[in-house]
Amino acid sequence: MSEEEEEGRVLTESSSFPHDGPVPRSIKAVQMGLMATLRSKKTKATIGVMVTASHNPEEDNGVKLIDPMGEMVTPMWECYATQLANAEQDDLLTALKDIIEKTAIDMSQEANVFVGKDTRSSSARLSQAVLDGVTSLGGHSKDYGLVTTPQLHYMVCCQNTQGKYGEATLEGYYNKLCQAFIQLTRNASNCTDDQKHLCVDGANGIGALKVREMESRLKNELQISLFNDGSKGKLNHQCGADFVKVQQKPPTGVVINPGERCCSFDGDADRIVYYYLDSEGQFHMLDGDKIATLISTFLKELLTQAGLDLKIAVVQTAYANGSSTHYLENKMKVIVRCTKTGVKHLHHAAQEFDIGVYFEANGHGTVLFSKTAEEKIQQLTQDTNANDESKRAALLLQNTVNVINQTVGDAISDMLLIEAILAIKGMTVQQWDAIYRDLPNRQLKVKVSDRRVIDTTDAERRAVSPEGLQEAIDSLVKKHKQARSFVRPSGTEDVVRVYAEAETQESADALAHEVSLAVYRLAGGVGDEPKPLH
Ligand SMILES: CC(=O)N[C@H]1[C@@H](OP(=O)(O)O)O[C@H](CO)[C@@H](O)[C@@H]1O
Ligand SMILES: [Mg+2]
Repeated sequence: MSEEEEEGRVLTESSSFPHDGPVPRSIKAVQMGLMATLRSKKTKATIGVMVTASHNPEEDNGVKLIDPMGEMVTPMWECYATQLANAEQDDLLTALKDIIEKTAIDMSQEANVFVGKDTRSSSARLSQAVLDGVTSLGGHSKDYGLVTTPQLHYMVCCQNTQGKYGEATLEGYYNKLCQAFIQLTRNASNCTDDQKHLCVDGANGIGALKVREMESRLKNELQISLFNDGSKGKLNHQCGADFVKVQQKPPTGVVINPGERCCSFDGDADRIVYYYLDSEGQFHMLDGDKIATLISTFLKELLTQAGLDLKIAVVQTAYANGSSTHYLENKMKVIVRCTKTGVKHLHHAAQEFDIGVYFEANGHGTVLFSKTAEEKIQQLTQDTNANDESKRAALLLQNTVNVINQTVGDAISDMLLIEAILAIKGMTVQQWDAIYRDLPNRQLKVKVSDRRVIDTTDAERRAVSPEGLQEAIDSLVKKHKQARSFVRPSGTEDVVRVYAEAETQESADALAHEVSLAVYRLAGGVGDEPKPLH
């Protein structure tokens, strides 16, 4: 399997079926139903299929396959799925047989597939096609209908752990998360009524529907003003987490008062970013890096108070703002790991620690607790010899474990955790923002004739090919203060991504442009030469 195939994101976040390809979209969805059924037979466990194209436009659609523990499918199976999705109708049987043979599947084994869908107009038809695919191979299916991606991950994990992780129903999901949230905030005496208010931009998608469904269970401990609830606007159009992060501005459709805390979900509610406007109307964003900092600081303090010796780490990608990495390593003294882009890499790295907090800068992330960590926390809550401080900390840790959806980044669960932390600490969004100052940064895209000519190492932070590119980047970076820059081929778009950060915005913009020019000249740029930003 080539690197390209391994990174082939056919089934990940931005997976979308081609709009104008020769194969009708529903045929591909049938194939994903077949695929999930095979995977279920192979793993002897329930598999999930979520019909969504996440933060992409309403017109796009795709599927995400969910493995038994609620994780994303393995790269090898992503590869098989790609083969099946690309097979023309006449070759479908051969492709199927090939996979069955290669993976030695016992076709007499039962199969179980959970199916969910987002609010896109094409989702109902596509999810029906997935269900048909499952049935055609004799698999059993359960249609959860409209759910967020993380909710379906949760159901799959609950089902495969015989209820140990929770009950595989929406009711079970809301009860677990909301009860934990209420327990966490119950004694948050530092929290004023004003601070219990949050504006949520639902991206006109499934997240909005689900926030509505959950709201009453929060018993006014959190008062949500929901915007972009799908009643008028278009999914992800000028709103949602991706728009806010990339455009660095508030979404349309939200009325924001200065100082008010706001957050945006993406189209399938697996990403979240926070922001506010200051008294001068200036926009401030609190992205995945700030979220990871808030959560890891909170957990580290609780571990100290509880007297628990558990290893905590934060996992980031090269896109994490340099200020966040510096703050975490030097001020917070937590271990920081950097992985390649893509949540499966972060998830995997986070599993190596007792507590692994992972977030992409774009707001996708969660916290993983090892079995040992969960057991030690649980024991301490019941330890009659423990002093009040450590017992209180242990209880807070236990409720934190319960409010988190460990299967995947989850906007609803992350929101509840962040809100609980702010309430417990009596912290305003401005105080949270002030933990460290983001270094100004800029992301650009360069079109090249073949982006595979760029090969990287060191978690994508250095280019090993084409020759001379890294040397060029190194000497450009030296011309700017507090600067850092890297380039990598996108796994989801046919472009090379350029990232630069530096002491000032002008400097970051200039560096990003200079590096883009180097990519254009050394890596076979197409079209016009990149122009300066100013
Ligand atoms: C810079 C950036 O935001 N890259 C995104 C984007 O990947 P690229 O490989 O950069 O196209 O899509 C991925 C899937 O949604 C997401 O995990 C990742 O964070
Ligand atoms: Mg998403």
